[in-house]
Amino acid sequence: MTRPTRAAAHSPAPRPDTAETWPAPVARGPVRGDVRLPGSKSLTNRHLVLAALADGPCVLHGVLESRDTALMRTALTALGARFEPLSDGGLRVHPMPVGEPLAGDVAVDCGLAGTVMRFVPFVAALRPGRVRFDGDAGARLRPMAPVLDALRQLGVAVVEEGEPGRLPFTMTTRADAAPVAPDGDVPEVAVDASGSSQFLSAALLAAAGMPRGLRLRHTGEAVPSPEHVAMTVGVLRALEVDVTETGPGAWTVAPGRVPAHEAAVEPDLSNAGPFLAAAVATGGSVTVPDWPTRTTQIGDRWRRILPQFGASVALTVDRTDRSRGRLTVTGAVHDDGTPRITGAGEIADTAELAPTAAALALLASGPTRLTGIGHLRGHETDRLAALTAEAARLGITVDEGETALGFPGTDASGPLSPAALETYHDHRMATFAAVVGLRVPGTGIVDVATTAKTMPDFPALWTALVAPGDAAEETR
Ligand SMILES: O=C(O)C1=C[C@@H](OP(=O)(O)O)[C@@H](O)[C@H](O)C1
Ligand SMILES: C=C(OP(=O)(O)O)C(=O)O
Repeated sequence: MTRPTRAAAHSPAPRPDTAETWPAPVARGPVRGDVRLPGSKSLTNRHLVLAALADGPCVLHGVLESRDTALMRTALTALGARFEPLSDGGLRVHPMPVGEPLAGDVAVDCGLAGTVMRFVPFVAALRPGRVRFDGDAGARLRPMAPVLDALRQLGVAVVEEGEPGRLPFTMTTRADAAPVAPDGDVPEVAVDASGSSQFLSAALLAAAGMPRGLRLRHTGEAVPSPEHVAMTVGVLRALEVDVTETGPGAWTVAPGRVPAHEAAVEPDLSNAGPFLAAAVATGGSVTVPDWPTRTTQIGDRWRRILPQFGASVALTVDRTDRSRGRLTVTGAVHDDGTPRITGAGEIADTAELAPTAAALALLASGPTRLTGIGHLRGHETDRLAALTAEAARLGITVDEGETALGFPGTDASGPLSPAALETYHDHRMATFAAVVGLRVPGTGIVDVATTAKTMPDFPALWTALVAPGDAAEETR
């Protein structure tokens, strides 16, 4: 059987007939305003999993409604959890019957969600039965081998239907498999998480439902996006799950179900990126309210990244609730008031923030190098190839290395030329294009609806912030 390859998936042409091209709003001057962001995808999907594993009903506030979180809810429903929307906007979660056999075979659609394809198989292993996993065409290209290896180490049978170590696959958990059997030693799993931090987060989250707990060890090179593992450990601990880091890359999760709880999801600080970048790109000023003063979200790094492009950043802590504040980013301007975006030099390990940083790097006057991002080749698309290809449409040659991207800066390359930018079913390629479009009239975004993966309201929120007159016209 012929399977799509990464190269084929990323070739810039042909364009899909069905995907419409959205004219990216152009900033007519400095962008100014407040943007209230929906909940974090990463925190929402962790909380949905942990509420589904709890020992009683839970209530979640601020959950994100998006494609990735809908897929997670559908998957957990198929595994026996129940979700009940509350009149105040909260979500009551009735947990799944952990340990009880499934009533019949289950099919899980992962879409293109890394959190679904990596987290849910471990959750499925908590109920004896058979579960098949598949997803979008692009999902079949994303690495899954460490998940499948780990399941096998736990005594779960896994049959791949296509390429080894990829979706689709079917897993069969017997009643005597380690994740469900109450007796025996503490199960041990070794995972090579050098391709994605999600392999570790997945095992840690489900361990909270394992009757004997789990010992987990990372083997292999450095874990990319370690912030996301810290987020997992942070959420588990906040919910009273006993997780101990027993050494570098090694954790023990003690047995014991997650207690029934109530929890609130923080706003999505990664998706704050394009909105804050709008201030940098236009010499304007953008504020995000409810910015958590202590957080495990990688998006908190915008506070350090954006000043590298010349912006200033201020977090004003709320006097009545010191756990949050208002984050304001103000872009630099030249003496004549036009935006001044300096090259950032080197920025390492930007992980999922890289596409937005790349948009600013294209608009900046001087050079920027994004390093330590090789694992982004296994994201929604090969983001290094995609960013290089879309920069080429804009007339800019990016220096694409295996794990880094080098941007020349407009002093060396000259200005960007408008183009209809491809998004490769990748929400962050769409928001990348939106940031570029602020300063390059004529930029189009093919399939802007792909932002629904983590932010269905992106086109409306973006238009309201950067071209408020147009937003008013649209609603008239
Ligand atoms: O656990 C999570 O919620 C995530 C982990 C990261 O994955 P990788 O470690 O594969 O980069 C991140 O990029 C992704 O957007 C979300
Ligand atoms: C890599 C990402 O998503 P996923 O959770 O699908 O891995 C992302 O949102 O940038």
